Amino acid sequence: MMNTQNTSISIAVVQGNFTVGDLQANADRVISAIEQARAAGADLLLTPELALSGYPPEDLLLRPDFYRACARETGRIVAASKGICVVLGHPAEADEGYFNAASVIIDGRLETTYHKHLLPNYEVFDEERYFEAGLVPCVFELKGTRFGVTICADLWEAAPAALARAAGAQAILSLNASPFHMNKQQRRHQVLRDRVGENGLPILYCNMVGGQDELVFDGASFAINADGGLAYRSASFEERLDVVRFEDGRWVSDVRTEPRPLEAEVYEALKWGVRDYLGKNRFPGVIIGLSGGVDSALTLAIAVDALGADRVRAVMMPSPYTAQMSLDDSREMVRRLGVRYDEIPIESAMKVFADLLAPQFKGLPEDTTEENLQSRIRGMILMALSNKTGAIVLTTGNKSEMATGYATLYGDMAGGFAVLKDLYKTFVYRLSSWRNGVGGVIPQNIIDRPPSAELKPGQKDQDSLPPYEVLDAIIEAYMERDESPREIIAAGFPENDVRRTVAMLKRNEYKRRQAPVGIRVTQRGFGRDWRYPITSRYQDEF
Ligand SMILES: Nc1ncnc2c1ncn2[C@@H]1O[C@H](COP(=O)(O)OP(=O)(O)OC[C@H]2O[C@@H]([n+]3cccc(C(=O)O)c3)[C@H](O)[C@@H]2O)[C@@H](O)[C@H]1O
Ligand SMILES: Nc1ncnc2c1ncn2[C@@H]1O[C@H](COP(=O)(O)OP(=O)(O)OP(=O)(O)O)[C@@H](O)[C@H]1O
Ligand SMILES: NC(=O)CC[C@H](N)C(=O)O
Repeated sequence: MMNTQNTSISIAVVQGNFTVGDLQANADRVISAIEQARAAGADLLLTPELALSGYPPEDLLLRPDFYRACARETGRIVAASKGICVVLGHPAEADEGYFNAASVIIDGRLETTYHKHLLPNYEVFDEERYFEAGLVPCVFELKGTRFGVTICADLWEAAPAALARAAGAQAILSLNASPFHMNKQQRRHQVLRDRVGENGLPILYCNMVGGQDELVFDGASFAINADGGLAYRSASFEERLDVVRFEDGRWVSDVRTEPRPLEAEVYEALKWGVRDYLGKNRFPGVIIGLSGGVDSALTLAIAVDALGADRVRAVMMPSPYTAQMSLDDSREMVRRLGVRYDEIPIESAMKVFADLLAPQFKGLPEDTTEENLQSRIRGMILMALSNKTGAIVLTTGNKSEMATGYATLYGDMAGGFAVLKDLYKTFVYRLSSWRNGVGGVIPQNIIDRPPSAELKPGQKDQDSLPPYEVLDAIIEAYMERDESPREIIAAGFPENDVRRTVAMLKRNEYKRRQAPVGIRVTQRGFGRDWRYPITSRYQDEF
């Protein structure tokens, strides 16, 4: 092993927000980070995984022209790397196929390119669809120290780090695009501590930050020393360039950000999800149907925190079933937040539809059809405002509703982006209270009153659904942990509630397929990591 005594290597970690497909802008971002790193006296710049393309580029990775464009921009970065070493994440074409790659560029010259060994194909990841697996470790020398390179999932198993060590690595540089979900940071630290425990190599972990459709990357880059100690911890949900030194075989850094409470992390994830979805898709603003209920209230609070009040517009559309309390609370909330607010009563539209349909519905009793019409009238109004202004509609449905189909197709499901889609109703309350704790924007009455769709007189959610604490726990067990109804009942949940909840969950797959994309914050959301058949006769184990 090389002697690392008395060496000090300075590494700039760019925790950047890269945009999928914006190759030129991403390359420019890396080049500006190179300039910053040079100005800070750094020897090396470490980027996240696939920084050049953004993550995940999905089926762009099937296009040969995409790889050609990546190669052009990589060339530009190589030329801009005089006097410094850069470890750059990018998609790469080689003789053997397409790879998720990390190139080591030293003083303006491409030294070597590593190909990711372990291609994740679980949860939200589809890398086996796009890439060949690399087989060879990558170790390079800088100022007398030999660094091994790995890419994200490589470190979630033992082999790649062991190979790097066998090839002479004294420390590992890890490029990552590791999306957020609740408690993910603790999980990452544990996984990397396991690796350090196996082979004793200190690891520097650089993660991406920012929103990309349903994913949000939290950054929170970090370093672990050979003794398992955390030597560096960057802020989560911040674009940053931190300098970490490698001295006498150890990572050293002044950056040790304190972890935040779970609610704060989730709130940041939702804010970044909204801000980047709007920003990266270049929408001027958002429109939200404000009902006086907690879901639209929290959605509004997040939108204002993410975008600023001037890009957010709230519309209250009272019907004859809307309680005065709902109007009062909505008015109070928009007064606190300072957003544009309009009231558009829907009674006249309800009457027009009732009259139009009267001959067809003659002799038939009123049912959810009439309730859904109200929801659809509101959806139509919001979409008309969207068409006219270019702002998109944020839908307000939460995970409990997405699971049970408790939402109207082309009604309250009409819209462009679903902010709370992966938050259980119980967590909606928890997060609303937390947000009020750092500044009271949601009138307390909205949090305290029993939830109601207000689509018929005296309606309450709990008349048609199990209590939310029970419902959410059953959904989590069935949907996130793949437990069978038999196991859930054995854990103590009432059989009737389990049967109803599972039946609703399965029956409503068709609705979820038509639902807008929304931000994933749990370990399994109703998005890329939930791919159930709509047409299915599978009988669960009871
Ligand atoms: N497998 C399948 N594949 C394709 N399409 C299928 C289908 N099964 C039904 N459908 C279609 O879907 C229709 C039923 O769906 P939909 O029209 O949405 O109506 P539906 O699910 O019957 O009713 C909406 C439910 O959501 C509740 N809701 C509405 C609005 C807000 C809230 C809230 O508190 O947040 C709750 C409401 O109380 C009611 O229980 C059927 O009429 C049929 O056209
Ligand atoms: N009176 C209304 N004015 C404006 N929008 C409404 C109104 N009623 C419902 N909506 C829209 O439809 C969504 C679903 O509403 P609903 O009240 O039926 O269910 P909810 O899940 O309890 O939501 P919330 O907690 O926001 O009320 C609301 O979040 C809101 O965006
Ligand atoms: N991009 C990746 O390889 C990510 C895989 C890894 N399990 C993570 O979420 O951190």
